[in-house]
Amino acid sequence: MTVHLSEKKGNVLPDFLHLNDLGCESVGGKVLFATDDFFAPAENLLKKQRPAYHADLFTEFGKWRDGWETRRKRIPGHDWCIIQLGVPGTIYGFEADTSYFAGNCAPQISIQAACLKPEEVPALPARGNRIGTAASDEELRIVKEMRSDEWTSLVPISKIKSGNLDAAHNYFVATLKQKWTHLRLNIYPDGGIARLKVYGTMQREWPLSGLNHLSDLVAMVNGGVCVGYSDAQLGHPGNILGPGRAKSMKDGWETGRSLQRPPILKLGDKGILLVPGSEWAVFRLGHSGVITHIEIDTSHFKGNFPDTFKLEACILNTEEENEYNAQKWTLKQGPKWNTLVPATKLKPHTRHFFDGTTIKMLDVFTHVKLTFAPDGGVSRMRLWGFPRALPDTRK
Ligand SMILES: NC(=O)NC(NC(N)=O)C(=O)[O-]
Repeated sequence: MTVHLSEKKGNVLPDFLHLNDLGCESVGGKVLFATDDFFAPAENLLKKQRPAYHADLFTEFGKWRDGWETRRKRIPGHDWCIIQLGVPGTIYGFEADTSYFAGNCAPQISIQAACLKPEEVPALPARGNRIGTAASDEELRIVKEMRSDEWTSLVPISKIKSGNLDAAHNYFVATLKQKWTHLRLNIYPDGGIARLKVYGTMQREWPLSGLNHLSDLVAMVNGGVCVGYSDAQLGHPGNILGPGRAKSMKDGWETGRSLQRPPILKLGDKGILLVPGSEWAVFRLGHSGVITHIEIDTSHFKGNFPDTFKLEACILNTEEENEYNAQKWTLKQGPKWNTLVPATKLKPHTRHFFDGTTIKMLDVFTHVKLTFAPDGGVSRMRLWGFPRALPDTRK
């Protein structure tokens, strides 16, 4: 069953927006097939950056568009494409962003999903640059084997709103909580969409053989996810779990400047700024485990790195996490956080590493809270450790 939220209710955005984008090209999401890419290729759907618009930019095929745009159909049928998620996962919701698609927006869409084994995915030719083309007869023949028209429906045929400017976000809640590897996006009958965001949590298989290997327990690709935060004005905290090194400040978590800054700043005795207030984000690990090595990377944050950070951890079950989340983590009797790294000075544009000599508790945890003061930005957080089962008292 699927609920369609064609627009925000009041100013309340769907809860799933804080989850990871499982289809994003930055985590390995790929377009395997599209019926038509005439005006703009389907790969644009998976770009991380916000859609752009250039009033005077034209290609030899038509107006340049930052999205997927098919030709006006003069034959029966509708257009569709197949997306391979970057990492298999559970999907909680979708966003069809139609920014700048007005007059050429797809009027209706539907989304289907499948969980396929590698041998069930037929080898399709590499797509290359597809602008100006339609699927070849050979591609159509190969893709038919996937029987994608029979995949499970996550979003039934639904109208979407077109985006006159940079603000047409069509949200859909997905309620079937299973693991998916592939999506089929259908647009009816043709037209364009700027981005398809696939919000969910990644599901990594944790083989027993991996239990003695260090894994980044909070990495997005290992199922780590941000579940709450104080400020995401200039960059979402979930970004710091992303793959590889951050390419720019845009790929990190950045808060606005603290409103509690006094007119003249002073240093305390440990060289830490005496400014009230701090910013925080809570993350659920992809697997409960013991954290033995920590990296806090302020790369690209040169004039806006935080003065200090601290890292705490706790064990929470799903009900507890939901309860704290519903209260925006403001409950007085909040989780009992244990200090892993106490308030520690940070440097600009630097990778900071901590190991067992600094980390205060080598216990099993499920969640961590990264706090920095007074404000600023961090580009990556890596929490290397060993996946471990919860103690019997907390199962
Ligand atoms: N001005 C347009 O956008 N026209 C067409 N689209 C592109 N991209 O040129 C169209 O009619 O779909």
